[in-house]
Amino acid sequence: MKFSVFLHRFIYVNNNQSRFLYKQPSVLIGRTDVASVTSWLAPIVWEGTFDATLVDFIYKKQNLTIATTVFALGKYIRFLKDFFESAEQHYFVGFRVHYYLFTDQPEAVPEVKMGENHILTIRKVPSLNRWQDISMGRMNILEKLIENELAVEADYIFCLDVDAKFYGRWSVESLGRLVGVIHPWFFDASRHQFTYERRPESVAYISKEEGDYYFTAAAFGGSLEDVLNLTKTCREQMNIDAANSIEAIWHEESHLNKYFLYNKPSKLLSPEYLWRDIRAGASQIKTVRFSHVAKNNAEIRPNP
Ligand SMILES: CC(=O)N[C@H]1[C@@H](OP(=O)(O)OP(=O)(O)OC[C@H]2O[C@@H](n3ccc(=O)[nH]c3=O)[C@H](O)[C@@H]2O)O[C@H](CO)[C@H](O)[C@@H]1O
Ligand SMILES: [Mn+2]
Repeated sequence: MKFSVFLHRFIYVNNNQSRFLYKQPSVLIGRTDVASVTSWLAPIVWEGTFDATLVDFIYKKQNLTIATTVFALGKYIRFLKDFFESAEQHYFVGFRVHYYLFTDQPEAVPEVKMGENHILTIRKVPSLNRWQDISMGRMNILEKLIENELAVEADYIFCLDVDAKFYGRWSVESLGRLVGVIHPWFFDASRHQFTYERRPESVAYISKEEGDYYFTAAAFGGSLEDVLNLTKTCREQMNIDAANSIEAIWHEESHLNKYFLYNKPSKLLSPEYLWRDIRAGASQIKTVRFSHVAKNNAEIRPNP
């Protein structure tokens, strides 16, 4: 009788007869309170739509590295401790993760003990006076990072807001070619209510008759190639807007939503993957995985 370390939950080998054991998936039974597939047949990941141990098993064999970018400039340094400590409890545990932290104060980065196969690279970036420029500037920095460094370093990438904390599993079930996260404030709203850019002067413009979902810019990801194209496109479109003296209402988030209108994500993550406040419930949210921390914008941002 032989048990392999990782596979023992599934595979039991005895005299060349193996068994692959897990709960039978059903054709008939699934979540009925939420949609778990889009009209272009991309899965929408919710608790109850996947078997965590089974997806771990599938991805474990691929020996993947997930690059993850985080930005902490100015007072946002204060979020790093909770962000990383909670990430190390819940984020791709058992898989290879390479965090890239961009900050204007490398010396102020708190010491965080990284789990096995999780590493942190800190990069110094210049301080900026406008929070909007910091937030939008992430697209350009990500584009250069993927283009210049990641090709041989990683398989997938996620870009996450730092003013957030993990409360539950976020792992390989989230991987896909192009991954968007449904914004926690608009998951039950109609398209005309979405806070898309509505001024036709901006490249990010989306009319009231268009749009599928409203996506957050606080978390997105996918394959290196697809995220490179996303970041490059958003960066170029923000430059066009800047040349026309217009800034989209929700900055890079508006451009991200425009990008996703024409380049449909191949996988969507439900608002479990970016909830709004750990205390504010909704019946559809069975588990909160990652949640935005309530913050005093006037106190923490360098400008209004
Ligand atoms: C939940 C959600 O949808 N969040 C988005 C939203 O507001 P947010 O209120 O979430 O934006 P924010 O203040 O968190 O800024 C975005 C990110 O920029 C970084 N940062 C910002 C300011 C600063 O002084 N230092 C610093 O490091 C930090 O990583 C932060 O997480 O809109 C922003 C742009 O309009 C971004 O699209 C955010 O992702
Ligand atoms: Mn944020």
